Amino acid sequence: MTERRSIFWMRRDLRAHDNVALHAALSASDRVVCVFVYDRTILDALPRHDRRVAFIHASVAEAGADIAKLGGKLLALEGDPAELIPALARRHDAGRVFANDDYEPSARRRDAAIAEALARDGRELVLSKDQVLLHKEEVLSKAGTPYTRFTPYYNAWLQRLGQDRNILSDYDPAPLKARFDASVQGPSNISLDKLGFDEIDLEALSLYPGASGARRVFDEFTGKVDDYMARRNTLAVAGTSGLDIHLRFGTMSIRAIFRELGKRKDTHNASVGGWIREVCWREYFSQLLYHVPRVADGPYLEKYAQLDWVKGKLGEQRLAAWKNAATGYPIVDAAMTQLNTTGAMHNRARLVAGSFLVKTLGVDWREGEAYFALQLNDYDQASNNGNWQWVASTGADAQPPYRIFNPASQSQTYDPDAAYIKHWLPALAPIEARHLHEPWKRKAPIPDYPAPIVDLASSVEECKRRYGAVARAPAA
Ligand SMILES: Cc1cc2nc3c(=O)[nH]c(=O)nc-3n(C[C@H](O)[C@H](O)[C@H](O)COP(=O)(O)OP(=O)(O)OC[C@H]3O[C@@H](n4cnc5c(N)ncnc54)[C@H](O)[C@@H]3O)c2cc1C
Repeated sequence: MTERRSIFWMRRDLRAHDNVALHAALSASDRVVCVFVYDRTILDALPRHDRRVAFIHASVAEAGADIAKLGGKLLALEGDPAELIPALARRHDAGRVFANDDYEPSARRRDAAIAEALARDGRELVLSKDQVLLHKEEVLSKAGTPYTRFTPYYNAWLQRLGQDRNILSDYDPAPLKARFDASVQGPSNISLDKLGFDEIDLEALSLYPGASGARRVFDEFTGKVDDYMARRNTLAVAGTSGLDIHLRFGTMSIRAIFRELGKRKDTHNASVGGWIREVCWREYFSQLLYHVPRVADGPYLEKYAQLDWVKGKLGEQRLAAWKNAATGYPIVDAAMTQLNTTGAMHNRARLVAGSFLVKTLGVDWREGEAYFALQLNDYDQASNNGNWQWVASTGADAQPPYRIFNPASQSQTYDPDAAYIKHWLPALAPIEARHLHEPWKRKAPIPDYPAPIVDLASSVEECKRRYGAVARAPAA
C-alpha cells in the first residue's frame, strides 16, 4: 500500500544511492520529503574545531546535490530531532518516517521517544538495516543467544552471507525518482559558521567527504588490496583501506563495497578474506553493543569493575602525559600526535597506545575510550568501546589479562626504521632508530624529549598485580 506522503530522515547514512531507508520511503509513498537534522543534543558537547562536523557538513552538501539531481530536495534542520521530526511529519501529514537503524544506546532511546511521539499522532517510525550487512537477531548461536566470542560469530556471519545474495542488494533510487518532493520549503544545508563550527581543510588531512570521497578511497584501496595482509600492520605505510570514516558516516554502502569486492575473480585470496574478517569485527561489536548495552558504561566481564586503577593526582598526570604525547615512549607519543593533529590513528598504533594507557600506566580504559571518542574521525561507539575493552582484557573475547604490549618490541617490529615515529615527531628525526625504540638505553638523554614517565619492568609487575588481585578475588 502506498502512503500519500512520507519522510526520509538521513542520519549516519550520508548518501542518496543504495540507501535502504530512502528506497523504502520511495517505494511506499507518492511523495517523499528528505531531511537531515543537525542534532544540537550531540553538537553542543563538541569543540568548535571538529573535523567530523566538517566532514558531515560537506557530505550532507553532496548527498543533497545528489538528491537534487534525482529531482528531490534534502531539507536541513538544526535542533532536537525528538521535537523536529514529529513536527515535520505533522506539517507534511506524513504517515511514516523512514530511517536506517542505529544501534547505539542513546540513538535507540531517541528513536523510541520519536516512535512514541509519532504514534500519538497515528504515525509510524520505520527503521531499516543499512549500516551493517547483518544485524540484531540475524546472527545468533544455535541456542538463539547472541555471540560473545568473535570466531564463532565470524563463521556464522560468513555462512549467513553465503546463503543469501539478497543481503548485498542494490537499493537504486533512480527508478522511483518521480516520488521525491522538491517543493519543501527551507535550506538544503546550514553553514558551519551558523552551526558554531570552524571550516576545516579536510583535504589537507586526506579526508575526502561524501559519496565521491568514499569512491575515491575505495578505488585506491582496490588497487592495493592484495597487499593488505602484508602491509596492514606496518605503521609507516598506508596499507589499510582508509574507509573507516566512510563506513562510520555511511558515505558508501557496505553492500556496495562487498558487491564490488565480490566481482573480483579471486575473492577468496588471503588479503581480501583478511580484510573482510576485519570488517566483521565492526559487525561483531555492533551486535554486542545492541545485545549488551551495559558495555557502554562498564566492563563486559563484570569482575573487572573492581580493578584498582591509578587514580588521583598521579592518575591525572599520567593521563595528561598520554593525551599530550609526552610519555617519553616515542611510539606512543607519535601515535598520540597523529591522533591530536589529524583525528586518524593506525590500528596497530591504537593497540599500542591503548595498551600503554591501560596496562603500562594503569589508567582506567574508560578515560582512553572517552578521549578517542572526542578525537577520532571514525569514532563509533560500538567499535571504540569493543576495542578498548579488548585492549583492557575486560571485553567479550578480549586479549588475556597478562598479555601486555611491550612498546619497545612493538616499535621494533612495526616501525623498524622509526619512519612513523620520525614523521609524527620530526624533532626526533636525527636520532638513530634503535634509540627511538628504547630511548632509556641511550647514553645521553634525547635533547628536548621527556624521560619515560614510568619504568617498563616495574609497570609489568604492577599490571600483573592489578589484574591478579581481581582474578584472585572471590566471585561476587
Ligand atoms: C583502542 C581502539 C579504538 C578503536 N576505535 C575505533 C572507532 O571508534 N571506530 C572504528 O571504526 N574503529 C575503531 N578501531 C578499530 C580500527 O583501528 C579502525 O577501524 C581502523 O584503524 C580503521 O582504518 P581502516 O578503515 O583503514 O581499516 P581497515 O583495516 O581497512 O579495515 C576496514 C574496516 O573494518 C573495520 N575494522 C577494522 N578493524 C576493526 C576493529 N578492530 N574493530 C572494529 N572494526 C574494525 C572498520 O570499519 C574499518 O574501516 C579501534 C581500535 C582500537 C585498538
